[in-house]
Amino acid sequence: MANLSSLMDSEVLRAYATYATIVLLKMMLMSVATAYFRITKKVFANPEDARAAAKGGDARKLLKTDEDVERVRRCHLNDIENVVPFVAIGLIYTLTNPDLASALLHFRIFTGSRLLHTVAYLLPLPQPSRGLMWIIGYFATISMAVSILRGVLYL
Ligand SMILES: N[C@@H](CCC(=O)N[C@@H](CS)C(=O)NCC(=O)O)C(=O)O
Repeated sequence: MANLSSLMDSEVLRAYATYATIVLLKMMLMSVATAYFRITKKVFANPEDARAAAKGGDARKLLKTDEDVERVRRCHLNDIENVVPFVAIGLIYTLTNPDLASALLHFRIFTGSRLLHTVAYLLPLPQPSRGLMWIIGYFATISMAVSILRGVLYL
């Protein structure tokens, strides 16, 4: 059975592992950003969190929504909607042994577009900047899916 280190001799798999890890870490960073805004703006979703932050004061005042927190949460949700399909479809695509240049192009376009999508969402930049970044990343994943189906279609 092939061990992991020999699997990683494949340059396409190494490229996939690199870019998948970057976008997953970027997605995980959105949790930290949400926590940062919650703590600095004292905005909580759970009574026990509000009570801990209120330190004996009126916890009910801290149970509210805030536009900055909600914006980061929407950005995080959008990452989940897009990064999870990229990671799944990207892995299958990698297993179809595409050429390195095409694979790198897909991975880089997706990763770049998601980083810029976050910038556009959090600043925020005027539309259509965010919409454009979203659609570019979306079609990078669709393009890998089409390539998989063209190569291995077995109904
Ligand atoms: N779930 C998304 C589906 C469409 C989408 O992802 N649109 C992009 C470009 S406009 C986006 O950034 N949507 C904002 C969001 O998901 O919060 C939505 O509700 O908007």
